Amino acid sequence: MVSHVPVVQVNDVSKRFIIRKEKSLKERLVNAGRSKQFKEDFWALKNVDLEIMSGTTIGLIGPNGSGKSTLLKTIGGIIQPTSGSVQRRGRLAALLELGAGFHQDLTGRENVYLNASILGLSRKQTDEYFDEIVDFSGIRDFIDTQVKFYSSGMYVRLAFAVAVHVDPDLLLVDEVLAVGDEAFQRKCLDKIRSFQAEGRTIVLVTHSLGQVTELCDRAVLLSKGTVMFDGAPHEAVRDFRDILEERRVDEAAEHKEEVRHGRIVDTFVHAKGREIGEPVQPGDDLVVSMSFEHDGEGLENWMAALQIDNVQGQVVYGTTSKRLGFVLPRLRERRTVTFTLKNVNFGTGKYFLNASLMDVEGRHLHDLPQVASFDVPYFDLAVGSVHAVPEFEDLGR
Ligand SMILES: Nc1ncnc2c1ncn2[C@@H]1O[C@H](COP(=O)(O)OP(=O)(O)OP(=O)(O)O)[C@@H](O)[C@H]1O
Repeated sequence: MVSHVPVVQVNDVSKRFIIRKEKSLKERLVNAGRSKQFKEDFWALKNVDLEIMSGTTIGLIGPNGSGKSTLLKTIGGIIQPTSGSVQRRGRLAALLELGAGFHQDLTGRENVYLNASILGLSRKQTDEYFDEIVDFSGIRDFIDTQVKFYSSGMYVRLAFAVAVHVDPDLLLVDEVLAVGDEAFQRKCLDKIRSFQAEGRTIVLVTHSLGQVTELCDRAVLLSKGTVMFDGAPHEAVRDFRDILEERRVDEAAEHKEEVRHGRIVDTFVHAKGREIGEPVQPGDDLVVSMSFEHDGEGLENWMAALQIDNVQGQVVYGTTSKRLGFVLPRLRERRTVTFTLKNVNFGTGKYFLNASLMDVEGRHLHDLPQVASFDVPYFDLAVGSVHAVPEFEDLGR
């Protein structure tokens, strides 16, 4: 239901923040009275142009500090651009960082009414939706508690529930979904999918590259406040990885010569006895293979490390060759190691493998984040990152 009506038009937007340069209290005291000299302009967004058509889902991706949240807030009218303009049509609902939007001293119930009225709903309309909102949030027992006593997960549940029940044309979501538990995240993703089917427009900031390729029709890659790519999600993800890799090379250049020449050259993951790409079943042995290379004079004292993340970017498993008691010989030319994780029982979902070459002090010499992934099939008896077959007994009274 993508139409040719722009819901958002961002025209040549730049955003400047003023940052103070001095770091310590001492420096501040020494520089008192000369404060102007020690303030610096920082451009969080530089000449950003973006047209978002009705009915599309756009992912904003990019390294930390690249300007994603600033752009989202600018689209939402929460911050004003320093130059350029933003035009928006229709009703907006925004789920920005935790803490924004709710008043800490008010109860959940009061915040629902306040929020809904800010988003344009009358009291009567909110009365009609109220039960649905509370049911969706799943926190009915706490609805009359002040939100300052909420956990971050409870907070997001309520904020998301309000945002999706005010009939928005445009929904802005900033990473907050990662806070809820998996069951709630699924519920949110289902809701986002039904919003898509209804032709609503969604802009989301996410670090979950899986979410970008699964949910979005288009992705915008930001780096240092500039749009580096705007187009197909899988291409944006590929370019993003290139940027991370370039950064790594720059950072590595600051390391010693020997470090600069060491790298991971090949990594794959599969269940033993199954092909790469085939789903991993509970009870399988998971084989992770990594090849390393060093084209300098070699690297002493190194270790291989793996980490497995779920789609929300949470670490579910990690180990290193050092933890397993292996002292690897000097790394020269190519060397391949494998980790076999016996009898894994991951819960349903997609998992990403991060591979690292580290020195024995634990410094990362080369990382390949999300270099490979595997899927664990749907299990209808439970949710979560751990697979366990549940047995149930009703023991009566
Ligand atoms: N109010 C502010 N005052 C000064 N600098 C700010 C302010 N808000 C953001 N910045 C700076 O602007 C840059 C972009 O921040 P932004 O939060 O948009 O990045 P991001 O891409 O969302 O990052 P992350 O992935 O870490 O959430 C950062 O360097 C940040 O420190």
